[in-house]
Amino acid sequence: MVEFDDLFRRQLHELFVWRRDVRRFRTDPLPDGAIERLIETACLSPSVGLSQPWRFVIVADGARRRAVIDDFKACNDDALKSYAGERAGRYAALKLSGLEQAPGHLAVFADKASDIGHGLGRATMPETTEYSVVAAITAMWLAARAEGIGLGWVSILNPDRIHTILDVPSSWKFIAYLCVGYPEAACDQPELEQAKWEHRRGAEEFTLRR
Ligand SMILES: Cc1cc2c(cc1C)N(C[C@H](O)[C@H](O)[C@H](O)COP(=O)(O)O)c1[nH]c(=O)[nH]c(=O)c1N2
Repeated sequence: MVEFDDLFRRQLHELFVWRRDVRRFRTDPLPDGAIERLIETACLSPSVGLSQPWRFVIVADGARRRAVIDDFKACNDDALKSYAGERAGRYAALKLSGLEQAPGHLAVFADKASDIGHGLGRATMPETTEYSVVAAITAMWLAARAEGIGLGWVSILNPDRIHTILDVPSSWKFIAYLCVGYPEAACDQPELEQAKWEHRRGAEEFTLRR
C-alpha cells in the first residue's frame, strides 16, 4: 500500500494553492503527448457507477479553432451587454480566455447515452454524469499545474454552436472548453481577485452545521 508523508501533503496543499485558471499563455508548443497524458490522468477520476462518461476532443484544426474563437467573441460581447455602469467597464477590461495564444485546445463532453456503468447511481440523479466529468476536469487541472502546464476553462460559448463546430455525437453534452499551455506567470491569487472583480471567501461562509 502506498503511503503519503508530511512533505507530500504540504506540497499537495501548495498545488491546490498555486493551481490557477490561466488566460495568459506563452505560445510555445507543449511537448508531444502532453495533452494525451493529462487525459489519461483525468480518466483515473471517480465517476458515477464507473461510467467514465468523459469524452475529450483535442481541437487541432485551425478552422475549427478559429470558429470557437469567433463564438467566444460573440458570446463575450453579449455578456458585456448584461452589465451596466462601472461593472460593465470592469467586465470589458477582463481577459476571459487564452484561446488565441494557447497552443492546446481541448473540448470536454459528457456522454449521456453511454451504457458503461449500467446506470448505477444515475436513476434518481442523472446529472451525476456531468458531475463525473467535472471531477475529471478538476483532476486534470491539478495534474497539469504539477507539470507547470496551465489550464483555462472557457464557458463563454454557445454549447449548440460548439457541438456543430466539433461535429460530435448528439448524445454528448458540452461541459468545458479548455485552453492548455505554459502560463506567462505563476500566481497564488485568482486573476479575478487581482482584477477586483470578486474576492475569495473563507470556507466558514459556505458551511452550515445542523
Ligand atoms: C465551470 C467553470 C467555468 C469557467 C471558469 C471556472 C469554472 C469552474 N472560469 C475560471 C474561474 O473564473 C476561476 O476558476 C475563478 O476565478 C477562480 O480562479 P482560479 O481558478 O483559482 O485561478 C472561467 N474563467 C474565464 O476567464 N472564462 C470563463 O469562461 C470561465 N468559465
